Amino acid sequence: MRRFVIRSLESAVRRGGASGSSCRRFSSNSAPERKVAILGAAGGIGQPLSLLMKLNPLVSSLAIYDIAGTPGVAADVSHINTRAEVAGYAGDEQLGKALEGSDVVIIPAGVPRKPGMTRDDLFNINAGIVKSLCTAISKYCPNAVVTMISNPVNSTVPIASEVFKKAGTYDERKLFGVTTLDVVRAKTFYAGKAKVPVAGVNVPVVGGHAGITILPLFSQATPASNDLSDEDIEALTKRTQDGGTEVVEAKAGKGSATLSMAYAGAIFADACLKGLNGVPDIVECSFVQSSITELPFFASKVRLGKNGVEEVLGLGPLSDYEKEGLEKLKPELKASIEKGIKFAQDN
Ligand SMILES: NC(=O)c1ccc[n+]([C@@H]2O[C@H](COP(=O)([O-])OP(=O)(O)OC[C@H]3O[C@@H](n4cnc5c(N)ncnc54)[C@H](O)[C@@H]3O)[C@@H](O)[C@H]2O)c1
Ligand SMILES: O=C(O)C[C@H](O)C(=O)O
Repeated sequence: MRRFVIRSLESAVRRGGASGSSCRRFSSNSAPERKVAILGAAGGIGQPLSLLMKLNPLVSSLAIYDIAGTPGVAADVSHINTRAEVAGYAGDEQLGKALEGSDVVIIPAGVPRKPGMTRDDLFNINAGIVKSLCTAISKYCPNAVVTMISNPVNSTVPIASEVFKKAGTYDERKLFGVTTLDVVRAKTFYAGKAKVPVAGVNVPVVGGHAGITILPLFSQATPASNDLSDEDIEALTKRTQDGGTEVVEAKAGKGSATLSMAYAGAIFADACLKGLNGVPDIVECSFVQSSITELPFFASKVRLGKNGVEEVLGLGPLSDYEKEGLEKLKPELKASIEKGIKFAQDN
């Protein structure tokens, strides 16, 4: 299911695109037409994400938008012989064209962390960016599925919801905070510790996307491992919660996770596209409007469908350690949600 990139490359080779036997553009794709717009596409995440979305055979049109730098990215990516037609857009005046007709909008626009910062330290700059982009979305593609990467996700998603509410376009089924990178990390770290092949591993991650609000449910990890001690689970939990900081520190001032985030963002966008296309049983973790706890937004497994969220799935049975983590995360997550809502209501 997660092998769309490889499948796409293989199918390009089969159709002669890479072997040189045919120079025709591919037109015979049975998947419906789907437009994806990436806002912040010239950045550290945006560029590799543009590449991965260009490789996705479910995408027929790819709009690459940033405040600057997009003509180069678009020209570069457009030479790849896959289905999606690529167009680059730069600056406010081209945002409407970039968004018009979009089925999925992916937002990695905004500043990343430097060592010593929390994600919440990005709020002052990124809140305004997200607000203005979401205002444009409600005008130019109010029915699009919106996947929010910009941090702090725990606040930017509530901001987006308020902007859409004000514009009268809010559909809670179509707004997602992307927490897939937490799942990607939890799977990788668990596989390493449990010594199982990573390809078959699944680990739900719930809560939010910052520090202790990231709650991996290793008690539900598959395949189950009996070899992990309580200390191992605690260490795995902490490493997943601090995964972003691990990358920020390793990059030493040159930003945060970009490549693994582009991968995670592409996985999540692919799941949304499959849902829109009616593929059954597409389940991913995401930070969405939710009533499974007392908090109005919460990350958990969600079933994706033709209208976005089809079902927000419950938490399932939790270990005592996870129950404790759940209670501990609630005050911080609540405050971040309220901060986002207040910002959008006041501005
Ligand atoms: N959700 C997650 O798991 C996750 C993971 C990694 C990073 N992030 C977040 O993603 C964001 C982007 O990270 P990055 O490393 O790509 O940063 P970056 O600085 O490399 O790129 C950000 C891009 O956004 C663009 N931008 C700024 N304002 C814009 C606007 N109004 N419209 C369109 N584009 C605009 C910039 O020009 C830049 O190209 C950060 O907030 C970061 O914290 C989230
Ligand atoms: O840690 C960050 O600031 C970026 C992102 O949220 C991550 O989890 O890598």
